[in-house]
Amino acid sequence: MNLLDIEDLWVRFPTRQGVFDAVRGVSFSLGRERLGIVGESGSGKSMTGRAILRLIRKPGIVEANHIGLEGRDLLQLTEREMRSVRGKQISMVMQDPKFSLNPVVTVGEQLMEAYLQHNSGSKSRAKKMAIEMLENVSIRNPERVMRAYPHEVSGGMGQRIMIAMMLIPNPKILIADEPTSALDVSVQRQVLNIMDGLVKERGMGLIFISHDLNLVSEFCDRVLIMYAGRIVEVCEADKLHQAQHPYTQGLLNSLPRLDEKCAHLSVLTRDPAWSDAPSVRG
Ligand SMILES: Nc1ncnc2c1ncn2[C@@H]1O[C@H](COP(=O)(O)OP(=O)(O)OP(=O)(O)O)[C@@H](O)[C@H]1O
Repeated sequence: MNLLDIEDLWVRFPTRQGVFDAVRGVSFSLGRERLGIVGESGSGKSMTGRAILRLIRKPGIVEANHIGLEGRDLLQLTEREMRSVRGKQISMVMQDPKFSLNPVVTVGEQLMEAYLQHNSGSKSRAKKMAIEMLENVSIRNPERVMRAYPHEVSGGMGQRIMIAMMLIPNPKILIADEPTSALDVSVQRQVLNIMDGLVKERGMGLIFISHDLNLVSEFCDRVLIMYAGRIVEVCEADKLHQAQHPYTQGLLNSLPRLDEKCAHLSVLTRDPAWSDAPSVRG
């Protein structure tokens, strides 16, 4: 059984010029796999992730036939029921940790709270889990970081703390929105390994949102390519080089290659027909 089934998802924003559709009829399923969503800025990747958790701010509107989490339709849940889904069942790591950590509460208290909110257990158990998770995301001095306030840690460390916090409740699904963009390459690798381990060992489903096609093709099992709010192509990650859609081909051609001398990168030309074609099922 799939962990998540999304049927005909739309995210709409009323504007003065009329309604803007940021996500247009997207359908896909997620198993116990690493599913990448790639596309350029504004293609609707983040809105798709946020809509699953019903985190689109007003006046934005989310519509779908079905957002099924192991058979339960998330669109039918009350806001209270939805709060118990967020974190425990589905967690999301956002692009910028500054907006997700509470500035007036220490890192340690926030991590312990993330554990205690979804698990019964003592404070000392919560502390132990928090320290263990910080170590897992390669934070060398976890005891000291536990006592720090969010503004006292660097951007890269903030991102790792966020990832630790999202993984503490042991969610079934993790939606990671550009989770490693602020990290240097070696830490990026470590964080990807942690997420990889969770998919393989605990059977977690991962939605990995990124504009970095190279990274996604290396790290994910399957890739959805989004353009103008729609899925234009779905590929097995190791078969991306066989992609059929001209947009995917254009993205691949515009990647810099280390093994070839290249005077300039090709520029991606777009066909207006790409925006009108119906969304492909992922
Ligand atoms: N409140 C809003 N009102 C109107 N349009 C919005 C609003 N919020 C987002 N959008 C639009 O929705 C579209 C999709 O945004 P989204 O953040 O999903 O893109 P993205 O593919 O994740 O890009 P990025 O990689 O830059 O985050 C964008 O064109 C954006 O301008």
